Amino acid sequence: MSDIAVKKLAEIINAPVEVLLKQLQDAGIHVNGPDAWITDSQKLTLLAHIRQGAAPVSNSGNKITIKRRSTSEVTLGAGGQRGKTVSVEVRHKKTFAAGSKLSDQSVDSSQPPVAAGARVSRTEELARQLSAERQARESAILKTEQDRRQLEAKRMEQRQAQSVEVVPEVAPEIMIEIPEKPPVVVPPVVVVEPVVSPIVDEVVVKETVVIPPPNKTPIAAKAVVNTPVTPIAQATPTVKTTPSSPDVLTAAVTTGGVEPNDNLSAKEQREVVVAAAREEAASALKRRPSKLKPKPSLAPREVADSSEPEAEKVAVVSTVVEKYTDTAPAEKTDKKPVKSKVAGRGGREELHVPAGNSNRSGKKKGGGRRDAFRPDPRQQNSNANAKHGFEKPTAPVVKEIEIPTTIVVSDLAQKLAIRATDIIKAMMKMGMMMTINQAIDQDTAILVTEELGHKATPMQEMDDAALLAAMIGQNVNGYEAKPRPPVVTIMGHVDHGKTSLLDYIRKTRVAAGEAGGITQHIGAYHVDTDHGTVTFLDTPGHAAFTKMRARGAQVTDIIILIVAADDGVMPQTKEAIKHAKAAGVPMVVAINKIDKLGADPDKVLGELSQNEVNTEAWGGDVPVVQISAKTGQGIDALLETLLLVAEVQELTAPVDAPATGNVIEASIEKGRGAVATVLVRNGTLRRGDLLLCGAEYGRVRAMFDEAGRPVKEAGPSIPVAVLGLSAAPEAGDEVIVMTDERKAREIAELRREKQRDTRFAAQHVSKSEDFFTQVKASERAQVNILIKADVQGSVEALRTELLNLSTDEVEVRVVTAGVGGISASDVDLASASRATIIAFNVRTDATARKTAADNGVNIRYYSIIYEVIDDIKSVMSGLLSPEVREVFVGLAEVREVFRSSELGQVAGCLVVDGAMRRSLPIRVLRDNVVIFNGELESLRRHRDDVKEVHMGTECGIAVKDYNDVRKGDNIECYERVEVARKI
Ligand SMILES: Nc1nc2c(ncn2[C@@H]2O[C@H](COP(=O)(O)OP(=O)(O)OP(=O)(O)O)[C@@H](O)[C@H]2O)c(=O)[nH]1
Repeated sequence: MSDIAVKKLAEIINAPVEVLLKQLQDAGIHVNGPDAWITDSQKLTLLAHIRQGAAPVSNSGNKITIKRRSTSEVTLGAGGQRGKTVSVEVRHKKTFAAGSKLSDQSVDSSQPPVAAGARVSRTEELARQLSAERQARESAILKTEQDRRQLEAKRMEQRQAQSVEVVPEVAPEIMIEIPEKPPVVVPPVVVVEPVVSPIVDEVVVKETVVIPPPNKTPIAAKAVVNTPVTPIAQATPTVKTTPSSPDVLTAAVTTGGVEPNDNLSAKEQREVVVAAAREEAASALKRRPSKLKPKPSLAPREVADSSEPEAEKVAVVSTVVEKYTDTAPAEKTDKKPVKSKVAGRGGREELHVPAGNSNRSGKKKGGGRRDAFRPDPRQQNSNANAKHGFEKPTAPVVKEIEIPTTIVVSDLAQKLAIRATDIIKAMMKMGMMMTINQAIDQDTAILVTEELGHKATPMQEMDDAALLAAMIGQNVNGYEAKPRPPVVTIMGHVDHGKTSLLDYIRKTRVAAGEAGGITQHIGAYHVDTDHGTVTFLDTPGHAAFTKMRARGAQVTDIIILIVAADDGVMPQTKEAIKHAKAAGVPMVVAINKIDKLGADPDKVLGELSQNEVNTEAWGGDVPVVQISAKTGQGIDALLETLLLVAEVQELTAPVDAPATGNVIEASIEKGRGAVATVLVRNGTLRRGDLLLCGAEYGRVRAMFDEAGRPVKEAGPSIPVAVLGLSAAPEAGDEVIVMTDERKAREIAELRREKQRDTRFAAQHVSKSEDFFTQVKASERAQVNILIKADVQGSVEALRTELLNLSTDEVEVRVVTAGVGGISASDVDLASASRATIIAFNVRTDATARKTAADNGVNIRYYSIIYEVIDDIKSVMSGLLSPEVREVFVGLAEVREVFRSSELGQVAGCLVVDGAMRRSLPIRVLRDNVVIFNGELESLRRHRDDVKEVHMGTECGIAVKDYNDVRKGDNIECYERVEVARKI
């Protein structure tokens, strides 16, 4: 029993406060008012006063009802940790009958009745009952606390027992599910309402737990609760489960009533319980074998499906459930399939990871311990079906690769699936120093590959020629071949009249417009004559154009070998003969300039015969026509002969087929891009066709004939200028119309790659040349040149000619060469490589001019190749060291030899030639053999030192450091002169 306020006591005994205050005053108890507190002894005094005949306190007159309520807190500790605080409220209600009988509503009816008339006995009875109440309350509290402790201990045992067995079945699924599910709430409010005990009217044990939101849809918790609270009397708890708000799971277990603790506000109570829950969670976390492993006791519970990832959630739920639930192992088994299904949804099964691997990674899912001790049949099955498992090779993997002509080290490493450094190391062992980006040749690559334990075979590279033949065959096959015009190439020595002949035939005057009067690049002309259509290729006669002539021979049907009647067979004539024979092309000899006075056609025929050209005139099969390109004499006969030869050849080609042909010339023109002169060999080339030209490709954007007129199509043997290619192809490249752009691109790229590889390989070879050769080369002076020309043919010619100028002392280096005008980047390159730019029939744009002026780059403009060569020769000459020559000055004959004390030996001489000069070197000759090289010590005439003594004059000569001059010797005086050299 405890102190109580007056007004509270009045409320309990159901009497007005004023009456009670008066009775207290009557009983001698002084209180200050309704709020004053009275002690137990004062209550007893009051009772004694009443017993002595005071009026009853009840206003009803015949009974008194006393209600008491007390609240206390019980802290439930666990393992030395701070325990939870549980509020316990005890309520009392007593009714005393005013008459002969005392009525106690809540007291057991079996208690003996008290005589109504005996005040003393009633008072004593009241006192006794109050005392019993106190004891009962204390024992109830004690009992509650003992029960809690017992329950806690029991729960600990259960947890320890379950932690070993339950973990593997449940934990993995929980760990998988957690991060992927949206937060959902499992919000049961569990209320346990025991029946009120007769003596302890109401015992309220309230526990409020705030749980973070779980991540699953709400699941009705079917917690089977065996009440842990056993009050004095038997209590039968019931459980209510109520979903709460989405973010809070509140589990309140109320025993004996639902009223909150009056002493604490709702917020305070919640805070207390949350704190307790957190403590519990922390302690639970520490008890678990791994922080990442969820509590095994979650397994059998449906609440566990919420799969809280955090220890706090797990601990709280387990606290709630374990405290009041005897976890049934059977339930764990029942839940397993459900969880497994959920896990599958969770995504782990969607990963392409073998079950075995998944099993291994199950460590973080809490399954590690189970894995360690016993196999999981499910996982065993999964392992059997595993498809993606990696198995470490147990033996060295021997690869079989194909090696192309050249291969870069990094590419080889990739093919062998090893590190490039391993290849470099292997090559170092073989005595080769390589870097990752260097290209190595096929043989070396095969050696290295075999050294590394792999197998290598030379790659059967796609034969470009075979591929082309196949493609051309594809284009042509199935189309009817029709007669086509002959392609005629005119070849001959310089100035023998090639262009003049063509000029006459075309009735134009092309030759007059050519720079320097010579043809510098190939021209293709399609000419309709009275005798039929003929396509002429006009090739330059200069030696520099050998390559172009070679190409001309390959694309032509007939060669006209033009020989000037007044000049005869010359070097380029012989070269043309070789090309014609090599290409197997029939020749027609045109002996030109027969109008000239010195013309001697018979001499020409003889010379041709000497060069294995068997002319018809000399009994052979090569037709010969005597012409004059100037007067037109014999031209018709020549054309007739040409067509006759063509007829014999039966030249035919399919007309309707997709076109194939050759690039005769290519250039880059401002505003037009790449322009290629294409001679169609088969089929018809049309605008819009997809062309593959060597390493370039593109659609025909526009076509022009030789007169610059746009044309829509070009048939066999017709030359056209084509626009639309990606870049200027190489002169002589095969041209083929394709339908598959992707394939065209692929082939073009492959060819470019090949060109690049060849270039790299060439560079590597040049780098790997003998060290001494390199040193020697570096000692040579260099003339660096950057060539830009209007057409590819001129570029080639210039490059070849200039490179051929190199000598042992001066080397000509072509930094780069290309077609098109001179750009700023050309100037930059020339500046960086200290090169002189040779601009051949091209000009410089304003920016490039300014850049050149700023950087001091020398740009020289030419339109005649001879001038280029002469200029470069003079530049090279300037770099040559001057030649030192000896120039004879005079000769003196020794007539007598004297001895002088001052000078030693002195030779008395007569100057027989030139003059003797004191400052110049001399040689002493005996029988015309040089016996001494030196200089004069003195040159005297009549005892006087003189600088010079001329022929016919006597003089005395003392030779420095030489005393063996004899009578009859000759002394020669000479001078060293430096003479500039020329290339
Ligand atoms: N008298 C005479 N002169 C000729 C004849 N043919 C050419 N010429 C002259 O010879 C010179 C060279 O003629 P081209 O036609 O330019 O000789 P080319 O062989 O084409 O010379 P390149 O283009 O340098 O290879 C010119 O001045 C012509 O006028 C001819 O039949 N008679």
